[in-house]
Amino acid sequence: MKKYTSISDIDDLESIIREARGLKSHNPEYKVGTGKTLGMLFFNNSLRTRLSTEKAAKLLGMDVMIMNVDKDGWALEFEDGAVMNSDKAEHIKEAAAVLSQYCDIIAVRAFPGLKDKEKDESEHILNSFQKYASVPIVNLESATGHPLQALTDAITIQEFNQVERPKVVLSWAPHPKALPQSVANSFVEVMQRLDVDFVITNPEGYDLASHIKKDTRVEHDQEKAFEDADFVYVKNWSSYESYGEVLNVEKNWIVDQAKLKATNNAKVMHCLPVRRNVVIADDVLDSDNAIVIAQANNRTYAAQVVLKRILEC
Ligand SMILES: NCCC[C@H](NC(=O)CCC(=O)O)C(=O)O
Ligand SMILES: NC(=O)OP(=O)(O)O
Repeated sequence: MKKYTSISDIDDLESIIREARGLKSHNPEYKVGTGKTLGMLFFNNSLRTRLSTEKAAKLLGMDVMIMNVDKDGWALEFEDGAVMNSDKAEHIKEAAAVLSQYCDIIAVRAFPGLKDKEKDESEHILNSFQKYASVPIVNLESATGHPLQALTDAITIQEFNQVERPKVVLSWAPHPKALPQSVANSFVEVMQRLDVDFVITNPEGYDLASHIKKDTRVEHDQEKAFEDADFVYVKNWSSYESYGEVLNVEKNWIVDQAKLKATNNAKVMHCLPVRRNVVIADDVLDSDNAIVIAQANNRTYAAQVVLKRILEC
């Protein structure tokens, strides 16, 4: 694997899931990352991504350097030809080239601004690192995707699945803030490649981009979508159509035990952090239906298999 910036960088999904599950059950003695350094750059907050990826790198024998770019680094300029006489002190051309000398892999978290759809869809931060760094780039959640999370989710569904072809529902849920579509986008992309009965449910006005949804069924009636579901993946995202907006929604879309009644005693997933009693009710998060903690544990093995494959390339 030369890089991991999107789900499309995986060409053998089944085998990478198998390998990740193998790493989880048995960590190899041979450390493929010995003498190598992972640099992680955060433009946004993180708990899981930061710590699980650090843990994964260390399990492979790597050294890890972490920087909260916005807090500790120089403000970066990403525009080519910019006259840098304002607040930006360093251009990505120098920053990425310098970092490439210190690191064997550079991993970047950069959420969308959610104001300018075209700018966000151009993935200007992630792609600038790709353009100007000379080492592989890993996406730690970008403007349009969170592929490490989606690989984790695929591993988790395989691990918990008890039926031949599970019904998996991605359900939008309310949130007070405007959040990226990134987690939902990558989840959709990975589910489209698994042998599952996949349905997305969201209110009108919250349909994901058509180039992401493709021919996946979208059901605007949440109750109907939940019928016989084996997995319910809950996530808020801001509107794609009215880009970055939080729209008024008539019905309450929180996922609680009452709504799970129609399901096949569904396992409930969320990438975390989750706002209790807004997105998912306590009666679900504190029940055996919720598998969010086991899901978060798999972040380590998704990161480990990705870093391993990059190091072996
Ligand atoms: N990486 C996991 C989710 C990150 C982000 N959530 C958030 O920003 C939630 C913040 C809050 O609840 O205030 C998102 O939805 O993409
Ligand atoms: N799920 C996830 O990416 O969590 P963090 O935002 O805490 O890294």
